[in-house]
Amino acid sequence: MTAMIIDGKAHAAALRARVADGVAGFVAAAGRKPGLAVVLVGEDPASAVYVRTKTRMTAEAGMAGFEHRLPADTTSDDLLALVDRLNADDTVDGILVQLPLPAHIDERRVLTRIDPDKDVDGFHPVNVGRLATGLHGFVPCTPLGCLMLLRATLGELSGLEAVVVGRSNIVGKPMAQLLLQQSCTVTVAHSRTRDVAAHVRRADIVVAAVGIPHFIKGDWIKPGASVIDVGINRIAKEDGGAGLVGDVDFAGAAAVAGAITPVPGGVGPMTIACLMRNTLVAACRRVCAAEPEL
Ligand SMILES: Nc1nc(=O)c2c([nH]1)NC[C@@H]1CN(c3ccc(C(=O)N[C@@H](CCC(=O)O)C(=O)O)cc3)C=[N+]21
Ligand SMILES: [Mg+2]
Repeated sequence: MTAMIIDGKAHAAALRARVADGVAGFVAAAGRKPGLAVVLVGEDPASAVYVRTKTRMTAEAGMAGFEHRLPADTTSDDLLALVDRLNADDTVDGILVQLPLPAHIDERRVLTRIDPDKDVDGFHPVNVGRLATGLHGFVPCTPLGCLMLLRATLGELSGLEAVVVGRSNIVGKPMAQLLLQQSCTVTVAHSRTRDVAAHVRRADIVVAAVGIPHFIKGDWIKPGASVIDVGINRIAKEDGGAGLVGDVDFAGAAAVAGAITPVPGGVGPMTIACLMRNTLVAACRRVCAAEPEL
């Protein structure tokens, strides 16, 4: 058996096109563009690349992008003051503070300062609580993108066994909430789980978000299962260059899975497309306009 490769790049392009249509409608109704502010502190080269991609795609979707680059020695108070200004700025519908922040900045304090209704990352505790209780809020972009890929691949998820490997606030926990909302039977495995392989072997859906290259082995995968690989691990290749690999042994898993996301070209592009989606939704909610189906 050879798995169907889930084309995250194509799904993301289709979502961005739907968002661009919704943006055009918003502009016609509201007389302004939805606005996304992205804040980058310091010069981590990988973060700088993501921020540039986000800004480019914001413009391509017809939205206004506001990039704020602050030096690595920015104080917590300066960053909080910027967040306050963005919260108060009516042209800003979505705010994203790029993580990780430098060690001297209190990340929790910054994330909880963002107006929950502009929190397009869905990291604010208010949005975490909304997701857990089934209220309308903002869902973190990476798990939302994973769910969209699963729905496009499998349709109805009700009753399926899902194993999420990883329990981070950014991916594992919200992913488990989303799958539960879809009536999956959800297991969250993590670094203290005694036999991760045994849990993965039962799963119809595997979401791998551990941050360890090729942690999930091909012979753990149940034949026909759907495998979503959230890992983005930069590793040195034999030729001296840098390669990007996921948390799943792709070749091994693709031989038994029903469907699998590649790295790159799987979850990553969906993350950014979902950020565009959340920004449009935030703008629509802020002007009390009808919310588009995305
Ligand atoms: N507040 C905040 N929100 C985030 O959503 C956030 C963040 N901080 N910090 C960093 C991580 C990482 N992240 C990615 C987004 C897209 C790709 C992506 O498009 N990846 C491409 C490959 C890119 C490459 O080649 O490096 C792919 O998987 O095909 C990857 C990673 C968002 N993050
Ligand atoms: Mg990601």
